[in-house]
Amino acid sequence: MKPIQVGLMGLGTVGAGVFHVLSRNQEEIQRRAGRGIELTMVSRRNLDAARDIVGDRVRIVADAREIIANPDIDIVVELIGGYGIARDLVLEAIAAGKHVVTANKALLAVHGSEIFAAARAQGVMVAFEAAVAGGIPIIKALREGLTANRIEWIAGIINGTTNFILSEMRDKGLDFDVVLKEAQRLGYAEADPTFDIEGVDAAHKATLMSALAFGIPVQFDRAHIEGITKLSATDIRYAEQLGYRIKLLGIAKRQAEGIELRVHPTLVPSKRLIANVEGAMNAVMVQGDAVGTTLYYGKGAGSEPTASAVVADLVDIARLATADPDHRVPHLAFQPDSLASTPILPIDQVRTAFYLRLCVADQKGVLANITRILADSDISIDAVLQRESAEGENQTDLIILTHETVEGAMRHALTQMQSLPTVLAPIVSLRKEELA
Ligand SMILES: NC(=O)C1=CN([C@@H]2O[C@H](COP(=O)(O)OP(=O)(O)OC[C@H]3O[C@@H](n4cnc5c(N)ncnc54)[C@H](O)[C@@H]3O)[C@@H](O)[C@H]2O)C=CC1
Ligand SMILES: N[C@@H](CC=O)C(=O)O
Ligand code: NA
Repeated sequence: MKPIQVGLMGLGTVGAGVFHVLSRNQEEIQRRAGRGIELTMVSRRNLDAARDIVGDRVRIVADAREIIANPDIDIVVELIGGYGIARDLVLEAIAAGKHVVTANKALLAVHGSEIFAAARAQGVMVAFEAAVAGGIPIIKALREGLTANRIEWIAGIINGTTNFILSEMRDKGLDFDVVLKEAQRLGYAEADPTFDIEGVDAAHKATLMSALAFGIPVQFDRAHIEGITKLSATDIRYAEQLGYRIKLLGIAKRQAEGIELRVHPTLVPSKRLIANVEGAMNAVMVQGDAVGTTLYYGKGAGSEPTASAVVADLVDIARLATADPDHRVPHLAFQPDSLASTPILPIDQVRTAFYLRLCVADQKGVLANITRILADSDISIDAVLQRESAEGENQTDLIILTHETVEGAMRHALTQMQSLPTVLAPIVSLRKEELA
């Protein structure tokens, strides 16, 4: 069979990785795919910089649209990023009858419904393994390996930059800004790193996983998102003393009334494997009714780990491109006419346990008032820790772990506790998951 021809748009960190992996493993890849996979065109605005990476054997163009217009190109790989030009180019490539491979989770989480519908209408594939947890084959696991299961929940460390920041801050005592710069230097961070630290990138990925797991459309606008910028070293330390690590988790969970879709710093028991995932590594736990709990671990960011997923998608397309579109694996795991209208729940209806830190006056009756408010809101306490406050004399830090409750009840209780004159500073509240 004639080699499949690939055009690559965006020759940055991941694009260069794709070129290197495809070149290095060409022979092995061909034996797997059953035909050659040839990168014949790349687009980059700086032609000389592109030449330094790909040499003379690949045609370099400044305008990505030349790739789309070339009738010899079978697959277009989009590695530019963002929702702007990338959306236009992907839709144009689909309209031109090209299969598309992308690592762009932002694009698919926001415009996925439009893009998948366009691809179905044209009978082309849109593959995006690299978009969630980089090199970890989590899309493949959800879309193919776990199809027998009713999936109950997914919880993952799905942003390498923030996990790297949390690890380095805890282990080396480095400042947030210093570690973020290092993550950018290593090629982990998004072009706009606020997407990483504010939890947006993790929410893009959690949105995609929620669609694959529960057979619902991508609904990024319904995700609840909190990043790590407000997290303090004090809470990381107290969590450790209570036997927990704080991780930025992306969570998608089935409840009777709907789906929870949320990203936030989360206390996880230190003994769980996922609590010990450090640096830029990613890990995703998936709980299925038949298989039980499974864990997928590996590099979620970086040039070649991400390229590994892009090239695997190229192989999938090389193997399946000639199959009748109705018999290919569906883009979002479920058949498009079988998507459910199960709602994404508002955050008030989400159920989690909580970690609370209250800076209180060191006097009698304070704890009693707080526990009464929690009891009145039907929130039961799991553990209480009292520590001398670093903030000043005659005040103390009260750390409370609660059992699971509805978020709305906790918000009501927090308002009441905050209004007590003996509560001296804004209360810190973090969610806690046992992940058992
Ligand atoms: N870096 C990583 O570890 C991972 C990145 N991704 C995703 O992969 C995509 C690419 O990311 P990176 O390689 O890190 O970004 P990058 O910023 O290193 O590379 C993007 C490249 O696209 C080029 N570009 C911009 N506009 C263009 C246009 N109109 N035509 C052609 N080229 C254009 C830029 O000059 C740059 O060289 C993004 O969607 C990102 O979210 C996904 C997983 C991991
Ligand atoms: N910025 C992302 C890159 C991979 O998706 C991350 O840090 O995980
Ligand atoms: Na992946």
